[in-house]
Amino acid sequence: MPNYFVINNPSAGNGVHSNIVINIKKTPNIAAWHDTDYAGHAMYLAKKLAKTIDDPTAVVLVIGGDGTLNEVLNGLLQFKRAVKLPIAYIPTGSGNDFARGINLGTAEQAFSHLKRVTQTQLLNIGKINGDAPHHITKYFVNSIGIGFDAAVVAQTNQTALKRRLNKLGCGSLSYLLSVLCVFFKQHDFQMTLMNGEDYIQMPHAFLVTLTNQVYFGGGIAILPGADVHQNELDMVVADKMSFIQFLVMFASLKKNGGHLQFKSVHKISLARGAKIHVRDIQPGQIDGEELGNGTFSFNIDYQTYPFWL
Ligand SMILES: Nc1ncnc2c1ncn2[C@@H]1O[C@H](COP(=O)(O)OP(=O)(O)OP(=O)(O)O)[C@@H](O)[C@H]1O
Repeated sequence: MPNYFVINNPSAGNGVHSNIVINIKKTPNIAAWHDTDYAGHAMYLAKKLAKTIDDPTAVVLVIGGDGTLNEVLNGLLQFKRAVKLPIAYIPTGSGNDFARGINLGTAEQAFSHLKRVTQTQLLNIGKINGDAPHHITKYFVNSIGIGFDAAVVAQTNQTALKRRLNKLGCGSLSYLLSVLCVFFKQHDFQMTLMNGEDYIQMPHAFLVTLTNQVYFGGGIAILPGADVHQNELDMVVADKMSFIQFLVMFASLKKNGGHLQFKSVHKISLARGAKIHVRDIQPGQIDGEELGNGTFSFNIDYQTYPFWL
């Protein structure tokens, strides 16, 4: 039986999952419980756990959305350990793309499932390392986006509408409204990619997403067939298109991944160490959280991490 070291974001999903959190608290094998108090706190707590835990049965149980999961993963990987601390997860966010991608279900379903888990499994995570927008190494479970999807994340986070729609259980609708609003504001930009031996230049990129799994943006299937159990990473690039083309593409995107057949949408399998460069100032997102605005220049890699799922 594992000992759970919990990191819970009480503000995830605007707190609509507080009942399940009360139930989880009753789990007997909880060794420590930490509620996050501010953005970035989960990363700090996770790093501290990675530094201090020597319990061989320890599992870090994350309760929150994709942003909290991302922070915990990055915090844990900031401290080098001989044996990595496995991550368990209960999705209480608004988008919950990671949970959707691995069919974890609702917070209640994930909690029942957790009681039946007996061993860790290695899942793929993405990694970027570079000079811009900051000199950083960052890991992600779902995606990193530059351009349109990142602008949608920024727009969604800034609007009070997200909070209201989340309260009504319509978190995905807030993403959708932002998508339409941002379409008219977002310009195309040049992206270059060194992918193994291939030098790829996209002069009119509009959306650039490195994706580790099927979903982004709260349930939009950007790359059907992608799977965190596979040790690989893909990039989806969409060129700027007319609004009508965009609506048609978006409709098929929502339906079954037919968007990948469009001439203006490109899927690229990424080689380890691929290098991306975006010279224009663009917004970025990582697992649905804002990465800031800037130019982008980084290497892309992937590796596995143990999950208690
Ligand atoms: N106590 C807190 N108060 C306010 N924000 C917090 C707090 N704790 C963590 N955060 C921040 O809340 C943000 C959102 O969290 P998270 O992504 O887990 O939930 P979500 O946005 O509702 O879900 P999803 O990303 O799945 O849509 C994160 O950037 C995190 O750093």
